[in-house]
Amino acid sequence: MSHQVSPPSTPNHLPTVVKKERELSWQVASNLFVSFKYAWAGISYSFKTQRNFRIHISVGALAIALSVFLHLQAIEIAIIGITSGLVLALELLNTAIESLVDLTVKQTYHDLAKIAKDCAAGAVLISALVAVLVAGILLLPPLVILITSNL
Ligand SMILES: Nc1ncnc2c1ncn2[C@@H]1O[C@H](COP(=O)(O)OP(=O)(O)OP(=O)(O)O)[C@@H](O)[C@H]1O
Repeated sequence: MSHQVSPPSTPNHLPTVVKKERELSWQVASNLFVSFKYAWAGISYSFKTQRNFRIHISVGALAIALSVFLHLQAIEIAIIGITSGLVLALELLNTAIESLVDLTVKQTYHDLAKIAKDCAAGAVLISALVAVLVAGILLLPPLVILITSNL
């Protein structure tokens, strides 16, 4: 007796699936300029509502300004910029996950909601600790030299 086997999915099926998934979106950005506008709206929302985001922007800007003031090498300034940017990007993702969790479970307690929010917050914390470590390693030695040479 022979069994009929359904054909494996081919790359031809992919565009249909992708198209259907995008159809679930309430609105799709029509062009690159509009995409930037929505991205800026997300950054602006986080800045207005998330105290931690404002703190991270301030600390990151301070670290970059200090590294320029202390005449660090370009590669060192770039490393401080990358680590600071990573913290901000993860803070935005944390805000996105918080919103999705709140949208899904509203004001009810759920263990999975707690895991999602706690892990997202943990990711921000790890990136912030790494940024502080990197900034400390690169900024402290020239800062100490500057301070001691002026005593
Ligand atoms: N629906 C929920 N179910 C279970 N636990 C929740 C839920 N909502 C929040 N929590 C718990 O409360 C904590 C704080 O929630 P909140 O929404 O303020 O997230 P947060 O990451 O601390 O926010 P922020 O990054 O702004 O400080 C979460 O980390 C989680 O442990």
